[in-house]
Amino acid sequence: MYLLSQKPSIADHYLAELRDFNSQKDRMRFRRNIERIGELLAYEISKTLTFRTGKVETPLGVASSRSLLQPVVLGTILRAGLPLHQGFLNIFDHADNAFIGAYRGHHISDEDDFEVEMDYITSPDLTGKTLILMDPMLATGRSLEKVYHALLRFGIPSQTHIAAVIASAEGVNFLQSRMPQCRLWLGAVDEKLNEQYYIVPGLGDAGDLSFGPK
Ligand SMILES: O=P(O)(O)OC[C@H]1O[C@H](OP(=O)(O)OP(=O)(O)O)[C@H](O)[C@@H]1O
Ligand SMILES: O=c1cc[nH]c(=O)[nH]1
Ligand SMILES: [Mg+2]
Repeated sequence: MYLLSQKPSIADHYLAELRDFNSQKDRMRFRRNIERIGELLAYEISKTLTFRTGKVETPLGVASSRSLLQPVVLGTILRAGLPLHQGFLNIFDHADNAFIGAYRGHHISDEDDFEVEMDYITSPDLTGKTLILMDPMLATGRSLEKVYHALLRFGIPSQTHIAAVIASAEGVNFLQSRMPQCRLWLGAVDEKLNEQYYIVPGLGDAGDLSFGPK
C-alpha cells in the first residue's frame, strides 16, 4: 500500500482543505483539490510502470527517451469519482477509460445499511492492460469490490491499481483481504466508520460536496 500523506508534502495542504468545513463551501476548490491528489497519485503509480527505451529526434539532435509500454485504462465510479478521474487523465492523457455508475442504495428495512447498486458500466477490453480503478472515498470497500469484479468481464488486466483520496482502516483491510492482487494508492487512511458507514473524520459526502445534494 502506498500512502501519500506518509511524508509531509503539499498533498497534506490539499487534504486539509478537502476536509475543512469552511473550504468545502468552495465547490470548485473542492473538486480541484481532489483532481490534484489524483495527479499526484497518478505520478506515483507511473513510477512503477514499465517503459520502452528509444530515441527521439529533437530539432538539434537525438535524445534517448522512455515511453509507456503497456496501455493504461482509467476506471472511475460515478459520480464522486469524476474530479479524481480528471486528475488521472491529466497525467495519463493517452489512457482509455471505463465508467461505472454505482452508489450506496439504502435498505428500506434498515436505513443505515446499504447495498451497492450498479446500473451502468462501460469499458474497453481490459485484457493485459494496466487498470487504475479509482474512487475518492474507500469506506467499507464494498463499491470498489463489486465494481472490480464486474469489470473483469471486459478482460483480465495484467495489473490493477486502486486509488482513493481518503480510506478507512476497515476498508483497506477489506480490500487487502478480498483483492490481494490489487495495489492500493491512498491519500490518507482514517481511523473508523460511523453508523452510516461514513469515514470519520473523513470529509463528509464527496459526491455532494463536488456536485451538490442528490
Ligand atoms: O466503500 P463504500 O462503503 O462502498 O463507499 C464508498 C462509496 O460511497 C460514495 O459513493 P455514493 O454512494 O455516495 O455515490 P455518489 O458518488 O453518487 O455520491 C463513494 O464515492 C464511493 O463510491
Ligand atoms: O465517508 C464517506 C463514505 C462514503 N462516501 C462518501 O462520500 N464519504
Ligand atoms: Mg455520495
